[in-house]
Amino acid sequence: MSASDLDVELTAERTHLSESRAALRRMRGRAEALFSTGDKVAGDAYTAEQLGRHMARRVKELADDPDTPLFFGRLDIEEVAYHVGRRHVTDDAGEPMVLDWRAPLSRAFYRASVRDPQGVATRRRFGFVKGELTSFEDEHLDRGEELGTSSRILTAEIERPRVGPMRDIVATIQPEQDELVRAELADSICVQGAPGTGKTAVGLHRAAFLLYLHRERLRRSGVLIVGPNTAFLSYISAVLPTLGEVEVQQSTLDDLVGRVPVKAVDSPAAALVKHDARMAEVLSGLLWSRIAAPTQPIMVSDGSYRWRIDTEPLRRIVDEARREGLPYATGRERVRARVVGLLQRQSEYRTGNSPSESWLRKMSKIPQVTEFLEACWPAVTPESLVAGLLTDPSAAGELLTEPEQDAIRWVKPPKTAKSAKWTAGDLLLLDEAAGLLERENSFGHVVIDEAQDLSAMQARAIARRSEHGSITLLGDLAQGTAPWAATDWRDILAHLGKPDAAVVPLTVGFRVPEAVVTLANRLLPALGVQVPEAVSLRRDGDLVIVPVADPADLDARTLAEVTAALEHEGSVAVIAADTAVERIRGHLTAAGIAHATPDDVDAEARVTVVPATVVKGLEYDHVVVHEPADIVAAEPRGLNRLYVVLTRAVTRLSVMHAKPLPEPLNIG
Ligand SMILES: Nc1ncnc2c1ncn2[C@@H]1O[C@H](COP(=O)(O)OP(=O)(O)OP(=O)(O)O)[C@@H](O)[C@H]1O
Repeated sequence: MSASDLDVELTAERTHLSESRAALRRMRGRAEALFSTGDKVAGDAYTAEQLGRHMARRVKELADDPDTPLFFGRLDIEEVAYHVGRRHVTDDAGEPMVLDWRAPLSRAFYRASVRDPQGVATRRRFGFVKGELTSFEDEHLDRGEELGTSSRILTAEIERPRVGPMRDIVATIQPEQDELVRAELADSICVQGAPGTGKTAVGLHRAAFLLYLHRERLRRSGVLIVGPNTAFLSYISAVLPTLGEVEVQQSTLDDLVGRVPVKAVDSPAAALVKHDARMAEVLSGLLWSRIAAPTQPIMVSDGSYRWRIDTEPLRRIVDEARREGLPYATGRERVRARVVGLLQRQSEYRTGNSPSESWLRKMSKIPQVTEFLEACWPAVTPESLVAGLLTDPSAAGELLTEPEQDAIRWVKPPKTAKSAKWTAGDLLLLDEAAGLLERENSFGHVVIDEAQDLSAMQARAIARRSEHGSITLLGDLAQGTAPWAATDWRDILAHLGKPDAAVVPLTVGFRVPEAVVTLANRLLPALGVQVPEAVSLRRDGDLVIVPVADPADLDARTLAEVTAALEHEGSVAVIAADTAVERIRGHLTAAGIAHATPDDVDAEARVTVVPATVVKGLEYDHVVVHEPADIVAAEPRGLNRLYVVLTRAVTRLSVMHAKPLPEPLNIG
C-alpha cells in the first residue's frame, strides 16, 4: 500500500470509529429513554423493578469508555468488512457496525491462519493511542501472509508499561487462549499455566464469553469468580465491567464461606487437620449418628379423639427418609411431614373429613411430634455440630489420630456455640456442616484462580456451589504455597467433583521478560512438581542482582533502587518478607516517596509495598525484591513463594540481597 493509500485507508477507519461511537451513543440514549419510561409502562411494582434492573444494566453495558477502542480488528470475508470490538454496535437501521468479539463470526479473528483461513482474506489489527486510532497492520491470509506473535501491535500491547488494575486482552487473545475462552459451557477445564501465561485473563474472558452465549441461563444461576485475596480481587475487578459484564460475583474463598466472623487463629497443626478431607467424613459420621431408632409410639389427644402411631411405622418412616439420601435438615422435615400424614389419615378415617390446613400445621408442631423428632432426628445447626466436635474431638474416632484430635481440641470450650471464637479453618467445617444439612445453590459457572492452593475442604466448599454447573480451574502447581497445596491437579479436581475435567497447559508467557523467566526457572527443579517450563514472548526487559556487602545498608540500597526505578514509566513494587514490610514503608515515608498498599489499585502513588504472601496473581512494571533469603525462610514452602515473587515483573526485576541467594538460584 502506498503512503497516500495508507492515509486514505486510515481516514476511512477513523470515520468508521467516530460513526460507531455516535451510533453507540444513540443506542445508549434509546436505552436511557426506555429506562425512564420503564416504570410507567410496567404493569406492577415487581415487573417495574425487574425491568428497571434490566434497563439499568443495559445502560451501563452501553457505556463508552473514550480511552478504550470500540473496535480493535477487522475481518474481510467475501469482500465484506466486519469490525470486531468489545460489543455489538448497530446503526439506526439495525445493521452491524461493530461485532461483539464473542459473536460466532468474530472467532475467526482469533483463530484464522494461513493453514486454516476460515474464509478470511485479510485480518487487520488496529493500533490505538488513548482511544485514538493511529495505525493498522494487515495479514493477507489469502496471500499466505501471517504475523503470529511477531505482530507489532501484539508486541506493543504486551510490552506496554503497566499501571493500575488489570486490563482486558480482547484485542490480542492468542489461539491457544481462545480455545479455552470459547470452550462449551458444559465443559469443566483446568488450566496449568506457568506465570504470566494469561490464566487469569483467560478465566475472566471465558466468564464474559459464557455470559454472552448463555445470558438468560447464567443470569438466573449466576457466575462466580473466586480469587485468593482482596488485593487480587481489586486488581482484576475492572476487567469484566470493561467487557460489558457487570453482574458477576467476585469473592475470596474466606468470604464465600464466611457465615460467621473469624475471631481466632488456628495453630498450623490445627489448620492442617481442618483442611483435610477426612474432616468431611468426621462431620458426616457425627451428624448421621444423631439419628436413633424410635422406641416409643406417638400418642396424641385431639379434642375427643386419640391418635396413636406405633413404633414400627415410625421406624419405617425414619429408615426410609434415611435411605433417600436427602440432606439432614430436609430429611428431618420429610419425617415430620410423614408423621403428620399418618395422623391425617387416622383423622380422615375416623371423622370422614379432610383436616384443615391449620390442623395440619398444629399437628406438625405439637410437643409429641417435636419430642419424637428430637429423640430420633434431632435438630442440628452447623455451629452445634462443629462445636460438639471441637469440644470433644475424640468423637472423630479412628479417623483422626490422637495428636490430630489434640490439635483441634478447644482449650476452653465456649459457654454456647454462639459465643465461640471461630477460626478461618472452622468456617470450612461450618460450611461443610451446612452443606450436610441443606443443599447449597449451585452457580452456573465458577472460575477459580490460583487454584493450586485449594485444600480438600476448600475444594469441597466450591464443589457444593458448582454441583450443577461447570468450572474453570486456573493455577500453577509450581506456585503452590499453602501447606496442603496439590502436586497433581487430579487430586483437586476429584475434591471439586469434576474428576474428568481436561487439564490443559499454557506455556507462553506474556508478562515476564526472558532473562527473568530464566532466573525463576532455576527454582523449578527444587519445587517438587512436574510442570512445563515457561517460555517468554518478551525479549526485552532487565534483570539486575545487587549484592549488598553490609546488611545494614540493604534497606538504603533498596530505597535507592526504588528512586531509580521511578525515573522510568510504569508501576514499581517492593516485595519483601511480610515482617520487613512496615519497616520499608517507614523508609519510603521518611524519604517522601508516596506509596500504596496492594489493595488500593487506584492509588495515585506509583510505588506499592507488597508483603510476599499477598503478591500472587499481581504484576508490576518494575519489581524490587528485598532479601530473597528472608522470603524463603519465612515459611515451609518458601522457595515456591520466591518463585511467585520473582515472576511478578513486567519490565525490570532488581534482586537486592545481603544474605546469600537461596541455593537453587546460584546454579549456572
Ligand atoms: N494474549 C495476550 N495479549 C496481551 N497480553 C496478554 C495476553 N495474555 C496475557 N497477557 C498479559 O500477560 C499478563 C499476565 O497475564 P495473567 O495475569 O492472566 O497471567 P497468569 O497466568 O494468571 O499469571 P500468574 O500465574 O503469574 O498469576 C497480564 O498483563 C495480561 O494482560
